[in-house]
Amino acid sequence: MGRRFNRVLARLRKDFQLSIICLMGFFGVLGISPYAVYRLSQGNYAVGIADAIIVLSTLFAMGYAWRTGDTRKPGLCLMVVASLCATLIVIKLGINGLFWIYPLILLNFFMVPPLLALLATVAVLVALVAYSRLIPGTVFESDYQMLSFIVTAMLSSTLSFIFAQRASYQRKQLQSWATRDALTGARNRRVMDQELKIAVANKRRHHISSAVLVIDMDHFKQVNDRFGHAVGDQVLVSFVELTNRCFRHEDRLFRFGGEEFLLLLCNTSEKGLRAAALQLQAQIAEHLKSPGGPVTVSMGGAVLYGNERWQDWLQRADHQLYEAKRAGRNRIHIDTYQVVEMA
Ligand SMILES: Nc1nc2c(ncn2[C@@H]2O[C@H](COP(=O)(O)OP(=O)(O)OP(=O)(O)O)[C@@H](O)[C@H]2O)c(=O)[nH]1
Repeated sequence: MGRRFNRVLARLRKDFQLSIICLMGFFGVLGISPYAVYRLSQGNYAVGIADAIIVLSTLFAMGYAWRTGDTRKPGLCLMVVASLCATLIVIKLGINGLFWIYPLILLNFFMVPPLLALLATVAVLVALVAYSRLIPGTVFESDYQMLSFIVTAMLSSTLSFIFAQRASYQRKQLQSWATRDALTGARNRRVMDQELKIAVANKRRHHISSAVLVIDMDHFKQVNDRFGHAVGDQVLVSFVELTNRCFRHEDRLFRFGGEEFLLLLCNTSEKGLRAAALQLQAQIAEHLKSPGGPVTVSMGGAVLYGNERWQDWLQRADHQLYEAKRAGRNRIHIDTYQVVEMA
């Protein structure tokens, strides 16, 4: 029981969006359901049903997000349901309902991207103002009250928008720092281990074969020694740009060590791996240069076997790289001990 509770807490701590949806679920039940019961008992069915819909949809969103791990769709659904129901509640309750618009503004900024949340808030305000104009005497008690409400609601939305934009930018930046190599922008070693594990799981569950290509610059020390570290850095950056241009969106390039990279090719057979390696080699021969002339690379590749551990898969590719270096560099060795050499 205690361990289960700790697991739940750990998951909530790790997934911010899920924790917000769950918080809304609890708040929906504890904070809004008494209102739903009260309104229904008073015969105010429209508002009571709107409250009940909010409660049920937050519970449904919470369950869906918890089961699937997808927080985007439940977030969007909650935003739409809460905005529509809050509008209806304000129309029915007038000034007493207006207070609910402020938590709604915050909720939307927690649930969906900032621009969408801002648009949802503006849509709610427009709907309320339009309704009060169409049927005078409803929603607002005076024009002054309406104006005060619009100004305060827009101010709250704009400040929330700025805050949410800033938080989103900082989150992306943190994510990039945690997953990308600072010099080249290639993914880092930490993400590489995770992605290799995912590839192994995909092979076991769905029989999707993946391949890796370990790539190492040839005689890179000489580039540094002759032209300086900054030039060496630039060669590494150019290599990553070139490789990213060459491959499919779903393929992943990781910086494995100093001048060593790993390319993970999804859904790729040995034939595909060989073709990809040759294509990369041709592109490098044409475009990758240092002031001393063309820069070459050696490559070792391996296709994942069924039931293989990712460490063994990587080791096979690494061993092929070692063989390519030993055979004279600027070569591709794939783990069937067939050698494809540059003419
Ligand atoms: N400029 C630059 N150089 C780096 C970086 N990381 C590693 N290196 C250099 O890469 C070089 C690797 O040297 P070695 O391991 O001897 O390999 P090599 O000279 O490429 O020789 P082979 O791999 O055997 O062909 C070293 O000089 C490292 O300082 C980096 O981020 N920037």
